[in-house]
Amino acid sequence: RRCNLTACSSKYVLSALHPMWQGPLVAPGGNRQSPIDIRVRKSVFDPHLKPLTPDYDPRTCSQIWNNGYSFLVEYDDTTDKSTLKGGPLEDNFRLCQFHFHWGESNAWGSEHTVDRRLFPAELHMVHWNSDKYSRFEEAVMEENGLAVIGVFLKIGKRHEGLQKLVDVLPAVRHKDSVVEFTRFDPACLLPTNIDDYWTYAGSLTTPPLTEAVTWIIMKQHIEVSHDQLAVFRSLLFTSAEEEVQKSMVNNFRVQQSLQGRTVRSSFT
Ligand SMILES: NS(=O)(=O)c1ccc(CCCCO)cc1
Ligand SMILES: [Zn+2]
Repeated sequence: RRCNLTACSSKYVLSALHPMWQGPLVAPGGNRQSPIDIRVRKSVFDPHLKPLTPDYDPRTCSQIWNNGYSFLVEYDDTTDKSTLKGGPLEDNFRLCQFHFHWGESNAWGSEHTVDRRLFPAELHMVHWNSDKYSRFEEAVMEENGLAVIGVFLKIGKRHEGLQKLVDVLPAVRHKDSVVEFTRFDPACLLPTNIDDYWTYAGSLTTPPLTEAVTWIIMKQHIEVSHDQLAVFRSLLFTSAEEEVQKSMVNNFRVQQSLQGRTVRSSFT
């Protein structure tokens, strides 16, 4: 992965490649940071891992907004309508949003990699522990607070379910723009096989970088067309008022060291 280091002090690494990264790239004192490279042969099969049981209600979909890092599709998480259970999770988790990370070219863009293999983009479906906490903002600070499903995107045939989302992206081109978006079933973005995944204890990959995430990375990718991904790249990091417009690309974090963690697999 190309990473132009413009300045490198003891604690913080600044990178010209990641325009979004003004803040610290390494959380001070962090020992379970994300993303990571998943070394397949080093992952450990765990026969006790259960099948993942997502149960999403498309009626909880509410809006799309450009937060200046990515675009988020947000879900009403005031009740237990769109939930995730099973897999490595002991508790019930509520879907609050999903978003993506992508590159300026199809050669890179994902945050996680599999034996160093990069994908052009990565989907994150973000859930919080509603058995233990009463709102996302609380759960984001706790070590078992969040569960994020990661799905790799590959360039191939057009993804019909994604197209509804792609069609509204021009309406949220600028940072802080919001548009109503309803009745979108996020399950359509999951791969056909969700029984094969890797899981590990990690963090948010954007500020506040809190070490609150149980990561569940799908082995099977989904396919989207070149043109669909090109629309992601038409988004902007910058708001409508700013003079210089910056394309929303390369919104991924540099990889973090495993620091002794074990990545478990649900398959052999
Ligand atoms: N790329 S990620 O899935 O790790 C992720 C998920 C959610 C947030 C939101 C943090 C908001 C704090 O109030 C930030 C990053
Ligand atoms: Zn993310």
